[in-house]
Amino acid sequence: MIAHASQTALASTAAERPKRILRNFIGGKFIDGGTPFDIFDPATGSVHATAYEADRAIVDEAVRAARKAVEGEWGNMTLAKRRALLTRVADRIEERFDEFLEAEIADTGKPHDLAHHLDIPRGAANFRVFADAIANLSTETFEMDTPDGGKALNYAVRKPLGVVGVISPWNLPLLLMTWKVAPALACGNAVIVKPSEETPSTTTLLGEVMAEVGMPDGVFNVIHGFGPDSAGEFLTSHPGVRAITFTGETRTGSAIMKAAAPTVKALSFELGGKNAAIVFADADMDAAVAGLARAAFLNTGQVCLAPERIYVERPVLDRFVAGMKEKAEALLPGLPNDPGVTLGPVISEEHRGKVLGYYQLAVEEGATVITGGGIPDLAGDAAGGYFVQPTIWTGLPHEARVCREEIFGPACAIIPFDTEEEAVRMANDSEYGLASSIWTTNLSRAHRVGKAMEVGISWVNCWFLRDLRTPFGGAKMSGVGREGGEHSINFYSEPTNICIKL
Ligand SMILES: NC(=O)C1=CN([C@@H]2O[C@H](COP(=O)(O)OP(=O)(O)OC[C@H]3O[C@@H](n4cnc5c(N)ncnc54)[C@H](O)[C@@H]3O)[C@@H](O)[C@H]2O)C=CC1
Ligand SMILES: O=C(O)/C=C/C=C(\O)C(=O)O
Repeated sequence: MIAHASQTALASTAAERPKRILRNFIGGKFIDGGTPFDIFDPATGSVHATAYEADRAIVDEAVRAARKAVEGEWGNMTLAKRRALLTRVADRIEERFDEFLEAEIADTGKPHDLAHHLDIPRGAANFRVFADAIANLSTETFEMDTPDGGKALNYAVRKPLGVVGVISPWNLPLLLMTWKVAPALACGNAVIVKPSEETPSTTTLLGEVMAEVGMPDGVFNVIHGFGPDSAGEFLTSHPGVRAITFTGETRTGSAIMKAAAPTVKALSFELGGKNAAIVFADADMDAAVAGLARAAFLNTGQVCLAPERIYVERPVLDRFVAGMKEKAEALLPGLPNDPGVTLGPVISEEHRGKVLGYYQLAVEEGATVITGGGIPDLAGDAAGGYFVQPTIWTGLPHEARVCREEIFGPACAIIPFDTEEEAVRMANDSEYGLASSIWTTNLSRAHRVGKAMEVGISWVNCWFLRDLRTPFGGAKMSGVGREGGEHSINFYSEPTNICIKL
């Protein structure tokens, strides 16, 4: 196979904008091979890149390269040197900030300001946080009495798992991929990343960064492609891969679990949600409106933590609905780099069809459409983009499908309640359990309701406030396990207990 130093080599094409070429990155090099497929810019609907789908032989090669890294220089590297390399990756993401920004925006169409303040900085922060986390860990020690009246000492040593498969989604591509890659590398594993087929650019760019900072060959590998019968499935079923970490849809998690079962891999899943927010009448109403409008519409609602069901205590319902309507209508859809744009497209034509299907269903289920419900009227290049209007419904019964199924778009149903017990019961009445957001000025209630939520993370008077040391993941069908701080380290490593007879 031919190796390339850079993935940013540009194809000569007839289009006015040169296309980015995204090759598979294996053993420290971009390699030829694979079947080309188009990557679309969702803000315009045009093709902006070509990626190469990895076949089974390419995935095998990636696993061999990763294994070699774990058994070689990387596996024997001092912790200090490993940490220095991770820090250097963070530095280099910051030095190449504009390139990461441009690549993320091209793949997702998200507003420049959002990618600038959230996605790219978190990409760098993930490496810094886990370079630190790995330095400050202890393991357990137990002294025991032995049957002969003597003593034995038990202590655990932490070891990497080996080769870890990372399957990442399209909504926060760099952020969510590095959230898994950084702790996996901090623990001394080698990774093979299969980014979403819709957003492969920043992962590929990270391959360049890994080579630039001197990461040993094979520590970080990228394979492109799809899920079933493609790179995703070849990776999740591969006997040489010891663990799979995945963020995405619950049904996909289930398929991955099946594929991983015959080789009994460790699994960490962050899956779908149908998150509830609860607004009590004693809440700071301006803060609740501002906080939940941001929560419902940030990233065009394509955040797994976004509240799609908002329960509001009846006396403040009208005021809350009016406030949310005003915020939704103040959002400006358009091209990512146009001044003042605050709402991007959804990721694909197919996903827009899904979101619009729910807009239609809401009406059939009896919703009053407070605002939105369709496609915004946009001119110029944005007319070809996959935009939808931010949408708010009232009048839907809590049991409606629109209130139970994950939409993953800029839409929420607002439902009144009369008692705390009723609000908690409705919020918990879901097969999902990822996140909740509770708004109240009553401290006792904040603690009580925060704890009563059947979720992985319960925010009070805030949303998506992230301390990267804390446990992060989902309850019920929203996930398996927790990542974050020590929880990530525990997943990406395994202890060997050593028992010494004294
Ligand atoms: N962060 C989240 O919670 C996300 C949730 N979603 C939800 O999922 C829905 C479908 O979106 P998709 O992009 O299709 O999400 P998905 O969950 O199918 O895809 C996420 C990743 O999994 C891979 N994948 C899919 N099937 C696989 C398989 N059988 N084996 C191995 N890898 C596989 C994909 O190639 C991609 O890299 C969305 O409409 C949204 O509701 C989508 C993306 C992110
Ligand atoms: O902050 C994080 O680590 C994750 C945020 C968002 C998601 O996990 C998601 O949208 O999938």
